[in-house]
Amino acid sequence: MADLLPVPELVERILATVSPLPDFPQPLMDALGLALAEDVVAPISLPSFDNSSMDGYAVSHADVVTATEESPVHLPVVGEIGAGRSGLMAMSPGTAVKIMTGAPVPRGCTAVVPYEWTDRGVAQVRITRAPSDGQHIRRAGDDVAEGDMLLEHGTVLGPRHLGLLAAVGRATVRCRPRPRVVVLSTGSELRDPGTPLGRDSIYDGNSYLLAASARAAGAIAYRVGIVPDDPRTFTDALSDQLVRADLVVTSGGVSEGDYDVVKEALRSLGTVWFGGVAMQPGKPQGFGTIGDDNTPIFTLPGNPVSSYVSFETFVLPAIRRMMGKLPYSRPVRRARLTHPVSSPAGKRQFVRVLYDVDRGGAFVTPVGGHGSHLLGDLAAANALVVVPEDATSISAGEMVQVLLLDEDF
Ligand SMILES: Nc1nc2c(c(=O)[nH]1)N[C@H]1C(S)=C(S)[C@@H](COP(=O)(O)OP(=O)(O)OC[C@H]3O[C@@H](n4cnc5c(N)ncnc54)[C@H](O)[C@@H]3O)O[C@H]1N2
Ligand code: MOO
Repeated sequence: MADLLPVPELVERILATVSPLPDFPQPLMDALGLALAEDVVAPISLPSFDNSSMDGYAVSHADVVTATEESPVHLPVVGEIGAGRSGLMAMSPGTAVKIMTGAPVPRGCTAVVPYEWTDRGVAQVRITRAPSDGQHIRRAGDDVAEGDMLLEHGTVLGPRHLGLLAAVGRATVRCRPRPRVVVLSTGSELRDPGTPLGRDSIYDGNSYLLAASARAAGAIAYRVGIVPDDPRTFTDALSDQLVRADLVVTSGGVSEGDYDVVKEALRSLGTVWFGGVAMQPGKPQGFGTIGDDNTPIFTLPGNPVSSYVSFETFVLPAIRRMMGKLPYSRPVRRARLTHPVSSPAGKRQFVRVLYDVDRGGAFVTPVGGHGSHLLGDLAAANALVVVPEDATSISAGEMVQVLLLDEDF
């Protein structure tokens, strides 16, 4: 097993090769799901002016402090302020001004009486309940103060962050963009879904599996689809695609077969490493750079489960690093194993499992067998148990390391 590269070594090599993409200002709606490449400090306060939290009457608190049902207070109504209208800047004691929710309170107003505590009078208002001093006034800066640190560098922007950025007037924010990931699948036996299938051919599931995984990781995925097992055709397809690629992923053609096209086409470049990694599935791997821009390329094995597990282990951290998203690798969770599993010595084994949580805690149950062609079982699973290199079996009831495949992180 000495010739197999340990998984962490290849991950380290990948992270040392792949750089974060340069950041630039992006319109807010394009920034959803991207990592901030700046610290955002509040350019204004929120609210930016004192305003009413109720539809009602702006008053001087001292004028209404005695108001009750039995002994109402009557005040002349001298004006009206709607939201977005700043006409009336000040009011005198002994008067009331109609005010709408969100409208700026005039100077001299120290409380707002909601309509429900009044007769809704137009020329004069009858007030039957007293607000406390300052009640129903939202003070400038009581949410966010100008100069506050709002969002830190590296924050992955979700809807709430974008709402806040817009509310403080930011139209753009500096983010690293989504990497453009080109996905090619090799194999003369492959056919496109929706076309007839001969007895010796199979549908190209992998380019969908990998392109969808790239998109789910936040990348822009270009699914090129099928390239036959011919090195020349493969090289031509690759150079055509390089102009739009920040990263290339291929599937198939990297083991020991007589037609292992990817290896054959790329080996002579001398910039792509091919070899075995101490993992199962996913042993045959290739990683390096190609073209004038040293574009990273991952040559993943063709067996569907191997391809998927390889993507999770190697490509996902690279995409996240390009986007400035931490952590790079999927976080390891813990759960209790319901059935025993075995694992080859010296290899990190990824076991397809169903993860579930009940009142007894988190459990994982193996789904199907170890075969790396078992795509049906992969689709039925929602997590992978990671069996460490030094373990050959784990008993039912033990706590294990789990990767939750649908988890946002
Ligand atoms: N003599 C040896 N043979 C194999 C070894 C080995 O060490 N010595 N390793 C095995 C392992 S492990 C894997 S994984 C595979 C990887 O092979 P390749 O990357 O060269 O992939 P292919 O031979 O092209 O295909 C393997 C398998 O996957 C199917 N496949 C390929 N592409 C797709 C696709 N786009 N969609 C769906 N299915 C796909 C293909 O038909 C084959 O069945 O090598 C083992 N052999
Ligand atoms: O490692 Mo292969 O990737 O087991 O099927």
